[in-house]
Amino acid sequence: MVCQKDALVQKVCEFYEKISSLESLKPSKDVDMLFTQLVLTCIPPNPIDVTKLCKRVQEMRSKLITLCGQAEGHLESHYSTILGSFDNPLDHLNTFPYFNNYLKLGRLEFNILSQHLTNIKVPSRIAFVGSGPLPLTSIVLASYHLTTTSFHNYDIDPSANSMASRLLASDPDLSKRMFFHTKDVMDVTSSELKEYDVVFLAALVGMDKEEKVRVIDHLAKNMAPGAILMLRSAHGARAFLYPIVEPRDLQGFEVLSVFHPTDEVINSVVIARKLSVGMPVQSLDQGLGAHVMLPCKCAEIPAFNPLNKMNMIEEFAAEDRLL
Ligand SMILES: C[S@+](CC[C@H](N)C(=O)[O-])C[C@H]1O[C@@H](n2cnc3c(N)ncnc32)[C@H](O)[C@@H]1O
Repeated sequence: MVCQKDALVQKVCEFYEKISSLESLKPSKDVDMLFTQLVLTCIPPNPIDVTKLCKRVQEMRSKLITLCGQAEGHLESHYSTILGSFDNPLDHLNTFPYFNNYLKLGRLEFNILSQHLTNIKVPSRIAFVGSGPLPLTSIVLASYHLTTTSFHNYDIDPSANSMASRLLASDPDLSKRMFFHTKDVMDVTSSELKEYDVVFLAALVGMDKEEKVRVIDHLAKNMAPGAILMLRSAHGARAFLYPIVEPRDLQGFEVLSVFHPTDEVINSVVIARKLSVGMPVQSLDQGLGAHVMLPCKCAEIPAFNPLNKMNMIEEFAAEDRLL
């Protein structure tokens, strides 16, 4: 069993000790430095399977994910406040230090989604659950990729929604296509969820396995048959930062593909389709292999990661290892 003796696990445990003793997780020199170093430690491809770690390290991992989520929330609020002070906040999005990652993640998610939209060419209504004070995924998708789609953003936190909507108020297009709903995802009704062609679930909605599975089950019971669910997961050492979603967690959905980036985009992307009654249910024994996106499918998308061929090869290589 990989545990405290492993050099990477040891390093992550040391970061956890330092981060958990911080007085506040709000952006500051110390907080920024510790999280930057933690992220850089977890980014390189590593064969570690965090689900096989000993109990003590598993507990540390789940507390670390919670701390990372809280710090991310503070970081988003901080930058949303700064951006909200500009006349045209959307012209200054690159003030946010990770904006480039969102551009890459948005393009990746759009390309994966486009491959699997069978009945419709362009979704007319998308829900983003857990949009936060800085709803960058919805902004990137609405501005560059899905320029006629309406985005319904859900967040449990009213202050996140008021900060987020302030960012869009001065934009004549996005202010008419972005909507904000203050709700726990578990309270979003069937009649509401059935209206969406695609539902995105943020990585930090459902920070532990039980909560994530409860949210997925709620979506499985209430989304329209055939609708698409886009989720974010984590692979290798990146799973010290974000929760893992496994195909077996997606009861009621057919898992279409799982993509593990190897560049600075941290999250893996999982795409699944809500099963219709009578459709064969995916066998859990099939595992990941049958659902991992094949290199040839990626190559069919001409615009796929055009600026970074090296990274694309690495991504394919990462998938090859899984197959
Ligand atoms: C900080 S992240 C935001 C993601 C990011 N802005 C993006 O564009 O990908 C997670 C957000 O999920 C919200 N959240 C957590 N649990 C939720 C739930 N059960 N229902 C709705 N929103 C939730 C939190 O309030 C938080 O603002």
